[in-house]
Amino acid sequence: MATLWTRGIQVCRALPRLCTAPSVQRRTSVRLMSTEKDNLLVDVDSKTGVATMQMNRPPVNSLNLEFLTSISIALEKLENEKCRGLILTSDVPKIFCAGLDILEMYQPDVERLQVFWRSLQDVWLRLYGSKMATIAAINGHSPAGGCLLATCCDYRIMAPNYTIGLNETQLGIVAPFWFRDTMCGVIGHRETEHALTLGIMYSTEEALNIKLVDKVVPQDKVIPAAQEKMKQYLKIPEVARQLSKDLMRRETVEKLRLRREDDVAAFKNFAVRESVQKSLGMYLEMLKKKSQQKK
Ligand SMILES: CC/C=C\C/C=C\CCCC/C=C/C(=O)SCCNC(=O)CCNC(=O)[C@H](O)C(C)(C)COP(=O)(O)OP(=O)(O)OC[C@H]1O[C@@H](n2cnc3c(N)ncnc32)[C@H](O)[C@@H]1OP(=O)(O)O
Repeated sequence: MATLWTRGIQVCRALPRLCTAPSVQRRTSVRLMSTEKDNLLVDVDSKTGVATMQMNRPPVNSLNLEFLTSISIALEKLENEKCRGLILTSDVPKIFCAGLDILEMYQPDVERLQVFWRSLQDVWLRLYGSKMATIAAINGHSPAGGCLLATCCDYRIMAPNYTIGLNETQLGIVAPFWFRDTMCGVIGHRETEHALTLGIMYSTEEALNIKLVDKVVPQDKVIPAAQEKMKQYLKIPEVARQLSKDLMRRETVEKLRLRREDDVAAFKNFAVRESVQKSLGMYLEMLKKKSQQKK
């Protein structure tokens, strides 16, 4: 097992220039580092060309601007390095990813809010449009943006007793069209409409029933099962596999590519609404209360 070491990712607060290009040192092992501690751990198996990306931003792997930027840069590097497969998983116990960091959207700096949204678009374009075979090893809860990351992948394996879904409406916000399209591609129009309007969080077992996830295995088998499934993808002639994936996804990818700035504007205008801010504030308060009750 070789590890990719990517050093020197500097995420600047200064906008709009977010980061300098990370310098990659090819060694026996290379690790992707981010400024916010080691919040993204990427190992590449040099024999198979399969990368394992572990999200590690405690407590819940929420996606803030810096974290999204790290993920985006890592995906770009893996693609450039011609990695063949990617297993996306979490290093935080019981949480795959809690979705977008709500603090980015609550009482936001409007300039940063837009850069934040572009960075999420970047991650989506890179992950959904990846040439790599991608498998989500969902070893924890996966609401909203976490579900988006999982549904961007080609295949999903999940551990029991967690939840997954696009719960945006429960926060008083709306999943944009490319979240919808991604989910539609996995579970179809009717189930997506049902899921989005009600903001349903599915249990692992329910997710399997509606085929939101492909396979359920015990917690300690999630990554081994992903590695096993990856072998099947890698047996397929590379170009045929990549072109088939492209055939299925290109229109959806192009739709966002063509509308990126309109989408940023729609997000910004929506997020700054008083009613939306009120809903986000109440939701944050509810999360805080729940968290304090546990302590
Ligand atoms: C017209 C339309 C045009 C454009 C679009 C418009 C709108 C925008 C759409 C945006 C799409 C949004 C996508 C999203 O991803 S929104 C985020 C949704 N996420 C959630 O609802 C998850 C909330 N969290 C949870 O349910 C639980 O935390 C979770 C993940 C099940 C874990 O539970 P547990 O282990 O018990 O941990 P705690 O709840 O105690 O949480 C610990 C700690 O983390 C804080 N926290 C949790 N989630 C988030 C988050 N997403 N962002 C920020 N902070 C989070 C929580 O408050 C606790 O903090 P504390 O300081 O109190 O310890």
